[in-house]
Amino acid sequence: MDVTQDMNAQKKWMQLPRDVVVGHGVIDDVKNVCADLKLADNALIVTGKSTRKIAGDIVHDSLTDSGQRVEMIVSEAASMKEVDRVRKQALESGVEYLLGVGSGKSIDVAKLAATEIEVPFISVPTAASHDGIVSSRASIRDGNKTASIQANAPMAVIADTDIIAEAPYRLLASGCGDIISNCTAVLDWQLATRLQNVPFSEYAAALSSMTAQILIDSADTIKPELESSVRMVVKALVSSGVAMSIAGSSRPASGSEHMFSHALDKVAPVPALHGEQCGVGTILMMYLHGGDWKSIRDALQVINAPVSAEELGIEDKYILEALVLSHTIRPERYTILGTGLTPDAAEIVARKTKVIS
Ligand SMILES: NC(=O)C1=CN([C@@H]2O[C@H](COP(=O)(O)OP(=O)(O)OC[C@H]3O[C@@H](n4cnc5c(N)ncnc54)[C@H](O)[C@@H]3O)[C@@H](O)[C@H]2O)C=CC1
Ligand SMILES: O=C(CO)COP(=O)(O)O
Ligand SMILES: [Zn+2]
Repeated sequence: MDVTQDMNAQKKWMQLPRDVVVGHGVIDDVKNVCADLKLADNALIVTGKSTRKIAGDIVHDSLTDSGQRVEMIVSEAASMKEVDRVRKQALESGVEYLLGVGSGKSIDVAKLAATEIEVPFISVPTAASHDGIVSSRASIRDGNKTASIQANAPMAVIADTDIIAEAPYRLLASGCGDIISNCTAVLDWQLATRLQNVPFSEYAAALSSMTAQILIDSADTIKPELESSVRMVVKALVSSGVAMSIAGSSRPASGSEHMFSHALDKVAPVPALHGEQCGVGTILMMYLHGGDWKSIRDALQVINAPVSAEELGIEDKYILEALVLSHTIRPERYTILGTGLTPDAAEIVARKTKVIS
């Protein structure tokens, strides 16, 4: 390797949000954040049908009152078709920036559309259901496949704890499952580094593990309708997002437990929430790692997040099918699943961890 190649190998480009505003009533700060980012006019808000009433209209009116031209588009599905629709409207109107106001789907659609037309994107989550509210990844369905696509990180994240505390508690508990899943994601990453010398970031891994551990240690403080709980979870989601930005991939926050969740999304007739499935996946994968799966299960139970097939609302047979399928989801990402579980091994791990009974 010559010197130039060696220097290029060392190059690191991390994209992080510039403004992260978390707290009671901070939805009213959207206009201030825009002023800080010098986004003065011509916004497009992507929101959901119900989240429009919860937050979309507030953001629209507040930006309009501050003298901006603002358009709004209601989008219910995180699909390529929706990304195209948003991109088209944004280009026709010559918008300066996009805002995703709502849950995971609205944020992903706005994030990817903004990336494609190279304009800034602001994330205004109404729920803390997973770390996609902060990260540079967008999960988008194309036909019958869902792809996790690299996008630009939000320029700003504005998380109003008052609004998020009013969201169904299930969404917050799901966010906790997504954070706790960092435990096995990092173990998988370390394993892949030892076996395959994949690029590894000590800083990203340490931040990701520490974030999960803080939440596990504070599990008994996570309660419905408490803004302090929301604040704790949002801060953890921000940390997870930062860990992914440092790594330049979702490795610190997505390992075998996420592959299990992605597999469930494929096989279950009605999948549960992303973070709920990842939480149960973490119990299963921690067992395979020979780690302390019981403390993962305990923490999820204290939070009141699902720990079994029954609590996920998914039949046992789909859990077993997903377990056997998991290693095929992202073959380039080596994990504890190795070349896969046999059906009888899948049944043993699911029974031993009480995921099925
Ligand atoms: N970009 C990424 O890295 C990631 C993206 N995803 C994607 O995100 C999507 C799932 O996101 P979720 O937020 O879990 O679900 P979701 O976007 O389907 O929203 C769940 C429900 O919560 C409702 N909701 C949201 N805020 C509310 C509030 N304040 N009050 C009342 N109801 C409220 C929504 O209207 C919706 O019906 C999927 O498309 C998934 O693939 C999942 C994980 C990571
Ligand atoms: O959900 C994520 C991290 O929590 C993103 O991971 P994926 O790369 O598996 O979509
Ligand atoms: Zn996740």
